[in-house]
Amino acid sequence: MIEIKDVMKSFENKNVLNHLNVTISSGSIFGLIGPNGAGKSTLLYLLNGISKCDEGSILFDGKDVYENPDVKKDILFISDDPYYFHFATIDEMKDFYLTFYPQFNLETYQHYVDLFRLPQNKPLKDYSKGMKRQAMFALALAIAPKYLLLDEAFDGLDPVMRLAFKKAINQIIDENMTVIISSHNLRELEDICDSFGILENGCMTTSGDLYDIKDHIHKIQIAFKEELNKEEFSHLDVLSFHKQSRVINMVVKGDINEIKDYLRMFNPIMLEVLPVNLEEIFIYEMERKGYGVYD
Ligand SMILES: Nc1ncnc2c1ncn2[C@@H]1O[C@H](COP(=O)(O)OP(=O)(O)OP(=O)(O)O)[C@@H](O)[C@H]1O
Repeated sequence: MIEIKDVMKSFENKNVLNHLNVTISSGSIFGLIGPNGAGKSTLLYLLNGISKCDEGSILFDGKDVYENPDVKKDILFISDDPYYFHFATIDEMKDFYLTFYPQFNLETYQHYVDLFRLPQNKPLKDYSKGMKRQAMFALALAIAPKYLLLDEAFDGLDPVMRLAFKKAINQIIDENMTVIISSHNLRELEDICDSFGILENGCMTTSGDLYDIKDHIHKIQIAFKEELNKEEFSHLDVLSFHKQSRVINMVVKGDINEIKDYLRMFNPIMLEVLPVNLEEIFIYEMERKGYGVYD
């Protein structure tokens, strides 16, 4: 279990993380999302024990991660700009990681090197961006660390490789492995994550089990005989509201049966509930906060 407790981090007097509290259960694949500059990479660097919280703590199974080799040996972090020795080949990187991770599985390594068709004698600096990612994934899958942290995980990967990577993660994940993935590609994240958190203004504004949250946010299309305004629905937790004459499209948080009961009091002539996806949840949450430009 990872516990992020009341974490503060600022740069140049600007609070990037502000009393951040999140718990991530063991065995979960947690999607870390948020607008540009929200602090996702900053949080991943803190989780990796590279940088230090100004206040608060980050505990892995109860132990503080910062400069703690006992905890850090169980963590593998793939940043959005993976680091390699300048002239190293993937095999040389494999030898390097072998010394740090005794559980390194050579068979798994070779399987993914072959699957991704990675040239083993070419320096990694001469790989394409996507190939560099694949190389890191081959190494990560062979290590199967207890905690895998991925920044902008799908960046640079073609659709076939994304699928291969998602399949591979699903194959190796168990209750002893926890994965945190930051990405702006929410459709990809939705396929792979079982929980997620939206980082915004230094805090986690929405977090938890993906299915529970999806079960609690509803896209509703409703039509009435006469025109109704948003104010009529002030009893509901409305995230988004768009009206076209007598037809209203709204996104509402809460128990769907209670929402429907409430809406039926207005005698709708049509009421339909549609599922929401992670991308929509993110957009609606941001829309409510006035982030970005919307119609
Ligand atoms: N070393 C640093 N020095 C000064 N400011 C920093 C430093 N690292 C991060 N920041 C600032 O912290 C904020 C959060 O940056 P961060 O890279 O964590 O965001 P992010 O959510 O990963 O963004 P993106 O989605 O755009 O990659 C930004 O305003 C950034 O400029």
